[in-house]
Parts: sequence; C-alpha cells; structure tokens
Amino acid sequence: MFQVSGEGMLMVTARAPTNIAVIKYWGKRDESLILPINDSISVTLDPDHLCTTTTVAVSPNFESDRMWLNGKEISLSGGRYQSCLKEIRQQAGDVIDENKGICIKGEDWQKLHVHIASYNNFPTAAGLASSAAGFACLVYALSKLMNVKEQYELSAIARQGSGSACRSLYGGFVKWAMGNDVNGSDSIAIQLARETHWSDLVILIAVVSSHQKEISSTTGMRESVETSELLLQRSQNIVPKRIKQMEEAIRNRDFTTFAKLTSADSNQFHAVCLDTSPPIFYMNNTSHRIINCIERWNQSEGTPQVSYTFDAGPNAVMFAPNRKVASLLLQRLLFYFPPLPGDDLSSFVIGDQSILQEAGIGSMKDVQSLSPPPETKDSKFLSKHGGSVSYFICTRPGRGPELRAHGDALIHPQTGLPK
Ligand SMILES: Nc1ncnc2c1ncn2[C@@H]1O[C@H](COP(=O)(O)OP(=O)(O)OP(=O)(O)O)[C@@H](O)[C@H]1O
Ligand SMILES: C[C@@](O)(CCOP(=O)(O)OP(=O)(O)O)CC(=O)O
Repeated sequence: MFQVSGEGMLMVTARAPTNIAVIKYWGKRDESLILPINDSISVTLDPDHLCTTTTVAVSPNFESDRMWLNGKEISLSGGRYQSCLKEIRQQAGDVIDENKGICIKGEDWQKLHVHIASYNNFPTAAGLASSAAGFACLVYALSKLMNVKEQYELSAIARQGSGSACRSLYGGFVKWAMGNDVNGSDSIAIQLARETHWSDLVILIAVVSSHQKEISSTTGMRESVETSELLLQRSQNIVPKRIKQMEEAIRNRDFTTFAKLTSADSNQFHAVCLDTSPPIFYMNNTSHRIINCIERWNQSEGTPQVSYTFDAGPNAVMFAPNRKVASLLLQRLLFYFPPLPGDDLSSFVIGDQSILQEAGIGSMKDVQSLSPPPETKDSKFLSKHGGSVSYFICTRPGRGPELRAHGDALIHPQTGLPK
C-alpha cells in the first residue's frame, strides 16, 4: 500500500515467494542479460512459510540509493542490482495525487533516490532460493512505487537480478520461456496454473546440515556450459520434451508423471554437475540417503508415492500428492533423520505443522517409537542419522507477490531508515 509521511516520503511494502524448479534452469546463453539455454518450470512455494518482505521508499531528501538486507546495509553497486534499478526506472510512470500533494512525473524517477529494506523470513544464501524471492520482491515493490504500467515486463526485469527470480513473480505453476530475442524481451515467466489448480500437493523441505562451501549457481552453470557435453544434449534434446510432458502433467494433475519427471530432471541436473570439469558436488550423503529412502518406497509400491528435487545444494524438496501420503513421508523421514536429543519438535518441523498431527507425532517420544518403514526389509537400511537434517519445512503451492499493509513497513516513515 502507498504510505505518505509528513516528510514527503512515499513508501510501498510487498511480499514475494520463493520457487522450486521441477524442470531445472542450468546454463546461460547471455551472462549479463541472464538468458537461459532452456525453458524451465517451477512451483511457487507458499509465502506464508517462506517469503521476502521488502519496503521501498522515495523522498526528495534521499541522497543515494541504499539497501538494507535483514537489517544490515548492503552495497547496490553490483551489476544485478544496477540492472534492475535502471530497467524499472525506465518503465516508471507518473504518480500524482493532488489531495496528498504528490506529483512525480515518470521522468523524475531518474533523479530520485530510493531506500530499500528487505527481510527474508528464512535463511539467506543457504540454498532456499532467497535470491529468487528477493529480486522478485524488489522489482514488484519498485513497480508499485513507481506506477509501472506494464506488469508483464516485471519478470524480464527480475530475471536480470537472478534468473530463477523471474518465476517468483507468479503464484502456482510457472514456466520461464527461454525466448529467442537477443535483447531478452521474450525471456519471461508465464503462469501455467494458479496455486488453487492443484491445492492437494504437499511440499516437504529437508534443510540438510552442511558445512561445505558450495560453488554458486552462477559459477557452477558457467562451468557446466563451458565443459559439459551432457548439458548440451540435455538443453537441446531432453528438456524441450520434458517441458511439454510437465505442462501436460500439471494441466491434468497427473501426479505419477509429475513425480517421475521431477525426480528424473533433478537427477539429470546433478549428473550434469558431475559431468562438469572439474566436477561439482551439490548433494551430500544425507541427500543421497533421502533419495534412497524415497526410491525404495516408490519401488515397493510400483508407482511413485512421492518425488524429490535438489537445487544447487544438499537440501531436498519433496512432493506428495496429498496430506495422507505426506504424513507417511514425514514418518519415514523422521525415522531415518530424527532430531538430536534435546531438540524441540516444534522447531524441527516448521511451516504447516498440522502435518505432524496427521502423522500421529505429538512429541519426541513419538519420533523415537516410529517403526521402520515396511519396505525396509534389509537391516542394513535401518541405520538412523540423527542430526543430519537441521529441520523440515512443510508447505504447499502458493500465491505470487502482493502488497502489504503499512503496519508491515520495514522503513521508518520519519527517518527513511530501517525500523
Ligand atoms: N531479500 C532480498 N532482496 C534482495 N536481494 C536478496 C535478498 N535476499 C537475497 N538476496 C540476494 O541474493 C544473494 C543470495 O543468493 P544465493 O544464490 O547465494 O543464495 P540463495 O538464493 O539463498 O540460495 P540458492 O540460489 O542456492 O537457492 C544475496 O547475497 C543477495 O545478493
Ligand atoms: C539449480 C537452480 O536453482 C539454478 C538457479 O540459478 P540462479 O537463478 O540462482 O542463477 P543466476 O541466474 O546466475 O542468479 C535451478 C532453477 O532454479 O531452475
């Protein structure tokens, strides 16, 4: 919402979700415009559980563009922030409200400076796509402040902050079309279906403990483009088919196909990482154990009960077709990856915690007395790995960015500084 203070400051606060790719983006054909070598498809995660909140403010008294992330001032000099700010200013419209004494013409935005305060309600730079939610929220909030008319162009602007950010401008199920234009104007996100289209889906995230310093997605994909022949084959011959199949699976809410494609595409993306020289290892032993646990279960049932996907890190994102299956998944995961003694269950499973009740787990004692999954006949698969998952987040497909009320503003209306 617009908020005008006595100091002549105008503010907007917005919230934006993260997303998880089910057909992965990996590889750019243009590094500075962030143009991908293939289409990708993602599911937007419920912002009630994982989101960025950003307040943007403008005042004639501001001397430079400034930004605070999670309370600490950060530099906006990087090319990605500069591209987003420049592009959004070019699209800015008039903001005129005679009653409130506001008159900002479209061209005035080139001279006016903004203050930005942003907060992620989940760990930043920890493999949970903070850059996707962050850049989507920044561009969305600025577009509202600056009265940008062409809302469909926002994804092409957010893309220049971080490729995957373009998909966070929509809720539900989203495709990022790679486009053909050299200037990137058609490399944009398109909503395939709203979150309500497939609201039974349950998403469980295992935040896997990791002390390794990971290689960033930006660097990793650059090295894959330079060295992996498998990536060339994937982007030219495999992804185009999978995109069509995935679109159809989403349209028909066909979980079996959705699950098969999601896990297969994650595995192929990590195979590309291994095919990169030098090879890149994003998953760790815990990630591999989670895959084994799910594959054993799926094999024993003959059809996929759940699916998994991993981005450029060890965290698992798992999909279940409904709450019943999600609670069976949670029982299995808590059996193999219990919290450490003394941990608190209510901070070990966060997000939509009602899933714990449905899984019949009310206390740490219930976790300890979980029986081994019935498909686990061989005792070598019975070892537990307490503490190797830091915590679980239970969520669902969610809405796209939205404006927030004045009360959520992160900038003080008098000082123009973070609250
Ligand atoms: N709320 C935000 N607003 C603007 N930029 C943000 C925000 N949160 C994160 N970023 C930017 O994204 C960077 C982190 O991106 P990075 O790709 O390292 O981590 P991630 O997106 O959390 O994890 P991953 O890409 O592995 O899923 C930060 O250093 C910052 O530049
Ligand atoms: C594995 C991925 O998560 C890669 C995401 O890469 P980024 O969007 O973080 O990379 P840049 O465009 O360089 O900022 C797959 C995906 O989200 O599609």
